[in-house]
Amino acid sequence: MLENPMRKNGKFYIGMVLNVLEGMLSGFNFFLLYEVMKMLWAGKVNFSFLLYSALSLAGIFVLRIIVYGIGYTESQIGGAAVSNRIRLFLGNKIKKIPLSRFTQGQTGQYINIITSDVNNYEKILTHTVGDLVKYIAFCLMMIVFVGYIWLPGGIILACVELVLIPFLWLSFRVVKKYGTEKNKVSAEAVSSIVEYITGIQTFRAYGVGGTKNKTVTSDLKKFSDVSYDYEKHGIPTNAIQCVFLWLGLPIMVIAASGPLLSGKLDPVSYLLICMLPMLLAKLSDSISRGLMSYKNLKISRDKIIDIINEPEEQGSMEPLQTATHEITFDRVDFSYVAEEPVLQHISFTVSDQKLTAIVGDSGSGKSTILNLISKYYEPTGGTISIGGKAINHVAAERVLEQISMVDQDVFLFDDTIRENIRHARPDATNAEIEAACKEANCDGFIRKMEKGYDTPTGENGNLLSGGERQRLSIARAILKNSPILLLDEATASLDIENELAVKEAISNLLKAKKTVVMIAHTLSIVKNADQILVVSGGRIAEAGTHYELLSQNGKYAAMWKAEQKLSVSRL
Ligand SMILES: Nc1ncnc2c1ncn2[C@@H]1O[C@H](COP(=O)(O)OP(=O)(O)OP(=O)(O)O)[C@@H](O)[C@H]1O
Repeated sequence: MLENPMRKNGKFYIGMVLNVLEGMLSGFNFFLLYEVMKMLWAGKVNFSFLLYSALSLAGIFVLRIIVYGIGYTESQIGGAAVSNRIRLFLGNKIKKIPLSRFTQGQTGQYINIITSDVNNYEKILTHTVGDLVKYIAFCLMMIVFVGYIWLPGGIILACVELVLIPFLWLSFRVVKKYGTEKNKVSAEAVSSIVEYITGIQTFRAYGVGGTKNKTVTSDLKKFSDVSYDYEKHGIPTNAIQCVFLWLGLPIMVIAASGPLLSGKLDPVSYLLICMLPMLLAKLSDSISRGLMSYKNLKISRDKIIDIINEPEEQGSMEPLQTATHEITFDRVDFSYVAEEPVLQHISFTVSDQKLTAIVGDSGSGKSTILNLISKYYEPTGGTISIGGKAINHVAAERVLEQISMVDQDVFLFDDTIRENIRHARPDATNAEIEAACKEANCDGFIRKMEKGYDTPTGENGNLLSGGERQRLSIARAILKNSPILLLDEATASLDIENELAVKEAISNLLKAKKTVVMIAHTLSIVKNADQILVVSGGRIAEAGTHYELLSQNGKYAAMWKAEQKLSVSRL
């Protein structure tokens, strides 16, 4: 069983014990001061007594500093170690969460939890809990001290402290309602900011930056509104609680006056026990705020626990070893959103080491087929097999080991070109990387760059053109050399030079004997495919070779004629 990442460590508990000790030492000062004041009042003070008292106070002070220093350091180190373990755990966990969970809204949640909520939880461990136990210990010492001087006084102070309970209960309700809402709205705001920043180029290009900016502004406004509501509903409870805590002072003045007048209490004791409720009220206020922020930060803790408990991708981690790599869809159904089927009862076979092309209207479900083969999503019905083995019980990681994917969205890390390609096969040598790049038609443009293969690609490859990025992704596929190749051909949006370079790279890629599934956006490229699947409305409308489909005179033939007409009219 995996270790619980939220588990606190020894350093954290040592830090807590030392915090309690520091609180008690602070309270101990009063016992000493009390003795000094009594001696002063009795006129028995002499130099050696004052020196002894001053040294004792200084000793307690030094001890407090030492305890504070060690306690602070231990709880900081202990708390930071726990949050570090949580961060590593979450980083690992994210890898195992099914990809279908990464919708845009969910992505904001994950970012919020991994960054802000983990920081908040770290704050609980390193500051909030430590301060709380220290204040509580100090507070208890003061009550004990007053009780030591005059027992009924101690009981009065303890009763005043009990007043905190109903107010804390009310405050916790506010925190639960508005704190949870605040956390949710914050995640939504993060989602829209992420979308705004990642899409900034597109927004600017289409002049919709202002509109999108309005969405972000509105989400941020929602956040500030809920923060305002949170404060607004918390203030009355806090204010009334404060009044009750301060009532300890007049109650004590009146209650202790009887014993003072009857001589049961001396004036020094009377003065001290009348002054301490003021300090206790301030301290109780800090405890109440500390408890509220603890409760608030616990929302972050619960969010982290939610991710820890998220179901992980299921499936065997046994390597997927099959003699052949034909891919079979047997009555496969799929929908991204319940009740909105995208693929319906699809059945087909992609033969081993043959090229199958998928064509069809936009939105007909072509990319979805590739997503299911890669196990980015699980079918809602039917079976997908590779080499005769059903993959529904095989871990996505194991299936993806057999697949290279070249699609329209090439993701590049903010690293050098060489390292970006090496991700396809981490143990590849530099010579192998360069050979793959030659095949993928990118060696030429890479060598022309100032630092060649060591040139940084910029964040998400934004220093490269679309065609260059596509060729790098083809180089990755060549380097990975896996038995299955999934290809989303998209050369239409490229300039003529890049289009030719990418097409040549693709034909080099197809030279090796592999099971290839290629989405084709132009039909001329699939004329020689071993099989063409025509997808329409989430079903396979037609299947066959180019000539078989032309002779059927159906959808494919119509698409072919339309494309031919278009290319003639362009001439
Ligand atoms: N992540 C998603 N969530 C919800 N619906 C989706 C998602 N991805 C795709 N769809 C929907 O599923 C349907 C099929 O999409 P798919 O991307 O498979 O089509 P396609 O044939 O590849 O289109 P294109 O040729 O334009 O890329 C479309 O209606 C699309 O809106």
